[in-house]
Amino acid sequence: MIEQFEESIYRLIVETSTNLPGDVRRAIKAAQEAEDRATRAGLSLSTIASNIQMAECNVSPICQDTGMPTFVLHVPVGANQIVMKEKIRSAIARATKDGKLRTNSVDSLTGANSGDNLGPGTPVIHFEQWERDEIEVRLILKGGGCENKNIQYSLPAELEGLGKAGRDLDGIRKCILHAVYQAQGQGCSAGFIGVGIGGDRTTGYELAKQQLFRRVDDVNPVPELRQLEEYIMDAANKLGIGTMGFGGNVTLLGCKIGAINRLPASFFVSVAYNCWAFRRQGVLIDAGNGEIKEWLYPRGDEVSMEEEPEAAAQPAETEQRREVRLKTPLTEEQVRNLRVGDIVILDGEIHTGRDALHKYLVDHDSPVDLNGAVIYHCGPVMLKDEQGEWHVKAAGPTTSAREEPYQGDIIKKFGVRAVIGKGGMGKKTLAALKEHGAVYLNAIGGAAQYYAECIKRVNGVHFLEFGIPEAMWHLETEGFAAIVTMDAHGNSLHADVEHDSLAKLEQFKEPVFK
Ligand SMILES: O=C(O)C[C@H](O)C(=O)O
Ligand code: SF4
Repeated sequence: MIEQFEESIYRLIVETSTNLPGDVRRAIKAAQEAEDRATRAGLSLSTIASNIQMAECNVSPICQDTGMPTFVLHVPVGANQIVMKEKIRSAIARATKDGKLRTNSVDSLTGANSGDNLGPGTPVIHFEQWERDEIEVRLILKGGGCENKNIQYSLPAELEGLGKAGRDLDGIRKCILHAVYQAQGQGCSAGFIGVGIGGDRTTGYELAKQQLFRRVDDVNPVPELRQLEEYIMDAANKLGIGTMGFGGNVTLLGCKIGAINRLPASFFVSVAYNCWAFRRQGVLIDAGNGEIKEWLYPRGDEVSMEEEPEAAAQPAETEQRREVRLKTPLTEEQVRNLRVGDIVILDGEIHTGRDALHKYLVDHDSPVDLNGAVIYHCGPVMLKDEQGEWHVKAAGPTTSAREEPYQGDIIKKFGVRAVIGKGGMGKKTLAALKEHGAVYLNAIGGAAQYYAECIKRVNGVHFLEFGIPEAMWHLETEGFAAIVTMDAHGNSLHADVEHDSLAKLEQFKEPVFK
């Protein structure tokens, strides 16, 4: 039984990483229907839809960020949890070796990547007993970018845009709306939220994450919470943040709220934000033979993401945009010519660089000439073949905001002309773009298969010692498309959307639940 158990867990991991469940797909399809297909949000959703389809077809990660693999098991009384834990760990290591998961477990003190997704605290495995004969295993792969957007409120509080939030249902309402607002596009909106009311700081977050295991289309049995969920779905979708924070009609795809008791002195509202790449699945396993008996969520192949031909993008009257094809290295003149809203199609070599590289470059030289270069904020999934050649298995952007302290200086020091990432950057980078002549290009977060297909060759790698995600990969691209969201003229779509959504948030200041 136990060998088959490991195989069943392996199948669960591969399915979760590569095939987005049917209920999540339906929510994304509904978002597509609510957006004009030729707007930035509509185009991004089309890219997301094709990426979901590609991941299923290639049996490859939907997003390059494996996130924190978190298992929740219900086991019959007397089942051997120690052996099950061991088998889960070996299934994780095998899925990593097969390129279905990125090497994602990093020593917090030394920065060393364990290389197999095993290490203190990874993966997370929770056991519960139940009085049934089967083993139930649920798995969520929740990425780091959206995890960074989780937020915990302690009531009473004073919230930007919303004023006082008291220790009551209306205060809770304000916290949840604020949570969606503060995430902007950085957690790869449109997203899903799980909310935990009450508990202590730990159990509050736990409850919030448990809500993410509910089906997107279920109905909360507690009337007040059902009402609050419906209210949030409606109000949050009036904030105008949209897909990837590009502006648009759909910002939130699902909201699930649970409540537990609290201490008299504490009143926490904990919000777990999950990106559109909402990877969670589950199986019921026969405790006798270890085989999968049943899948717990609708499977991806039940809901096709293929676009209907008549729905193909119509040219929008309102949003006319230029498409500019450029070959790297870029010149100052080429990038000064670009404006927010332009679509840039890149050919030629680009270089990946994220947290470790940016920190390094501030006080070291670059191993390659970065004059006119394009830096891609990306930590890819890479596999080496038997000939020793590297292949890109998944390569979407990572949240750029983390590089804000370094980016402006690096642009100026090395003559970088473009940065590709997601979620936008702040004032310091915007000023450097203007001063030096550079642009920020926003790629669609999570679209890891879509971008991997634009990478034709791996030209080389530096700093492999930083670990695969943090290394500096030199990648030859063809037709890599991204949108200019910050230009060399001081314009930032991110600053505009943040400003407009704050004004929209203010309309929800008045009490609703008395
Ligand atoms: O680590 C990554 O590749 C991406 C991360 O999940 C992010 O959203 O920034
Ligand atoms: S890159 Fe975006 S889609 Fe991928 S894990 Fe991070 S937040 Fe989620």
